[in-house]
Amino acid sequence: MAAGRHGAGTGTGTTGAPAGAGAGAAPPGTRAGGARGGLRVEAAGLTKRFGTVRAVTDVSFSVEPGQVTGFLGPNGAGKTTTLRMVLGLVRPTAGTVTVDGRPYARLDRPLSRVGAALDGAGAHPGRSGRDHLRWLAAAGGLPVRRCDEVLELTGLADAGGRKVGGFSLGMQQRLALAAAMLGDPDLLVLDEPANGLDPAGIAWLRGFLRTLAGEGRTVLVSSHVLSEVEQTVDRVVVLAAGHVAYDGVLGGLAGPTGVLVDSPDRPALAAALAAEGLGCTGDHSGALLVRPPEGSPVPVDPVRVGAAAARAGVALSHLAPTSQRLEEAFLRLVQRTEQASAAARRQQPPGPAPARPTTPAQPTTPQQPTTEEVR
Ligand SMILES: Nc1ncnc2c1ncn2[C@@H]1O[C@H](COP(=O)(O)OP(=O)(O)OP(=O)(O)O)[C@@H](O)[C@H]1O
Repeated sequence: MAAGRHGAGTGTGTTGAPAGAGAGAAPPGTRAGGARGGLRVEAAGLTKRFGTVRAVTDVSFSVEPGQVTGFLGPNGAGKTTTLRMVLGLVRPTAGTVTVDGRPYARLDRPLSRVGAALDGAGAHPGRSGRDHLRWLAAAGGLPVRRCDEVLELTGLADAGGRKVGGFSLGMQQRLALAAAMLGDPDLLVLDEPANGLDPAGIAWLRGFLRTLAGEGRTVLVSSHVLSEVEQTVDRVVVLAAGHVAYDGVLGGLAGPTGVLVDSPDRPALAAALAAEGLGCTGDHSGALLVRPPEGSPVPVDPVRVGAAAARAGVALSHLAPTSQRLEEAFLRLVQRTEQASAAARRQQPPGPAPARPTTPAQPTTPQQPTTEEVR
């Protein structure tokens, strides 16, 4: 796969002149001259259809510099399609997406500003990792010494001379990251970079991405597994069935707190809570979990739960506020969004993509059709 015009082609990182190229380059993993501003990404009303397939519908979000933003969603949610639209590799059916205020294709020196890893390393199996990077560097006009820097940065320094065909999945992911870092970019767009990494590799990736964000870069990283990114991200955009289901800090995903309550006489406690209109379910240990009503932002008041038990003369053995487990909240959110989307589709005959309700002033850049689109 070639380093394309946009430098963010399938499976390649970006190429281009790195920041600090020339004398006094920063050691691997650090920046010459300290932190540099990241690039803001803004998507407005992004919609993509492939024939009759609605991959992404009216997706709006922003990605801020100095943060790791998680792009979460189950298989087929539209993550890759959206990331490809960010990078100008797929033309939106409707809507716009800008990087630093303009479409990717209109960025000045895009190869040194944006790095991407979308489909793994994509390197020829007969080439060494180092040769693969050298080839990308040559295509992007980068100094060859940058190849060794990014090999070091991604923990591949010792394996750089080995053929990529013998690389483990985790090593291939690292090579893709190395390629993405070739241009020392301000924005990193990574599609499922944790795929194939073992727990130690995931921990390493976490530190790697946090360091990049700490340097002021913008990091957008997709995953379909919340736990993979839970400790890494500052905020998340959750996609489900091509729609944004949530956009905010991870903590907010769990919603308001409930109350975990227990009694030696659980049936009596359950009856007392029901009599007060406090719906509850059993948790894993069998205790009763009083949840806020679906969609309510108001936490359950533990005093109200205790009072309900007291009025019924039920002794309590436990009473404590509790948050919904994030993974559970994520799955429920995805499920609800998918169901709502399926219901909306059943009511709508297929037709041309709807016009966006609000059209930003940003003009759509004419782009070359991608192989994906002409297939
Ligand atoms: N080139 C294409 N032609 C037709 N349909 C496509 C194309 N690319 C994506 N799709 C469809 O668009 C939807 C979203 O796919 P996409 O790959 O963006 O999801 P994803 O969230 O990245 O999934 P995964 O986690 O499995 O990679 C899916 O239904 C997929 O089949």
